[in-house]
Amino acid sequence: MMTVLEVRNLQKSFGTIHAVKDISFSVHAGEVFTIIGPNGAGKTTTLEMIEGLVTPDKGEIHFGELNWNQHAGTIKKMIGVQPQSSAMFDLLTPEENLNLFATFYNNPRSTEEILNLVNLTDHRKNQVKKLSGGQRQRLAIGLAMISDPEIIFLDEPTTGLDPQARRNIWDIILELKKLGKTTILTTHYMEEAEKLSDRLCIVDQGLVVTLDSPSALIERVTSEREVRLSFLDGESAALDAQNFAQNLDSITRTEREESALTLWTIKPEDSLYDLFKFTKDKEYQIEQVSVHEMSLEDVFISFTGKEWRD
Ligand SMILES: Nc1ncnc2c1ncn2[C@@H]1O[C@H](COP(=O)(O)OP(=O)(O)OP(=O)(O)O)[C@@H](O)[C@H]1O
Repeated sequence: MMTVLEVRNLQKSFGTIHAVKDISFSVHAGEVFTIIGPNGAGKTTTLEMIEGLVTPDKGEIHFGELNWNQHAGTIKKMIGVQPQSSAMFDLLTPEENLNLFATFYNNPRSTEEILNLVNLTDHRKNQVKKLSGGQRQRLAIGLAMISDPEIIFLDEPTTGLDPQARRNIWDIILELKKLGKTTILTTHYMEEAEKLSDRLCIVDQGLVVTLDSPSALIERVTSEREVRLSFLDGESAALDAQNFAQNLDSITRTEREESALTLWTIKPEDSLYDLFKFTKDKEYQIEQVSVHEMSLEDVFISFTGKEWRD
């Protein structure tokens, strides 16, 4: 696996605020790497140091063999940064904005191709000020892509968007991955991080809490799954099934409330197979069954002892 970016012991204070206390990680070529954390965790400051916009107090940033002190020009050509929406020209159209940004670079991608990538072909001739929040955000990603960079930085590209607009942005990020680009993303939406990231780095109060793939993080916190069953035959059937389940090796614990039974299992497939066989033999009717996957929110709570809030 090729490392395209390595960040070591980054620190940044603003007066008495330690925005970034000690952050280290490396990013692999072609991955979606997500920095996630609550408000004020230091995500934007970290990103801005990597992008060369903010000078770190301490620490190192390496793009392969390159660093900001000696190779700023080369690094600028390698990276694409999604501008804040204020950096776009409101009275121009998406097409005109892209054409303009394209003139800043030697080998830009074509405006046509970018409009298509960010799904704005139909709105190419509308003034930016008339676009929706989601469309503007897609244009911002397009502007980051126009120079055809290897590494793309997206700082909270979906904040404030409605669910459909957020999903449209997710599609673009997955498209970038197909193009072989490396994407470094910040978000405070756990669901988004879980869906998009190859690896994610949870930060809190300027420190890395943990870093791994979403599934490995979830796995690390718990190997259990929660299975819920409810019975049409009422409480006695649920009690009977509970007694049966308690004796299965795969089940770690059970809880019952009237005709609803909750089981925690380390092997959901085995447990469900055994349970369905049991209920079929007994001719019990199951009303509902669901398997609850542990989420990244459970991971955050487990590592920090704090509740997760978007
Ligand atoms: N230029 C600045 N001057 C003073 N304080 C700053 C500056 N930039 C950031 N901070 C402070 O540093 C801390 C970290 O901010 P940062 O924007 O990096 O967090 P974040 O994780 O991106 O949060 P959010 O999700 O709210 O954007 C916050 O307490 C913030 O108020």
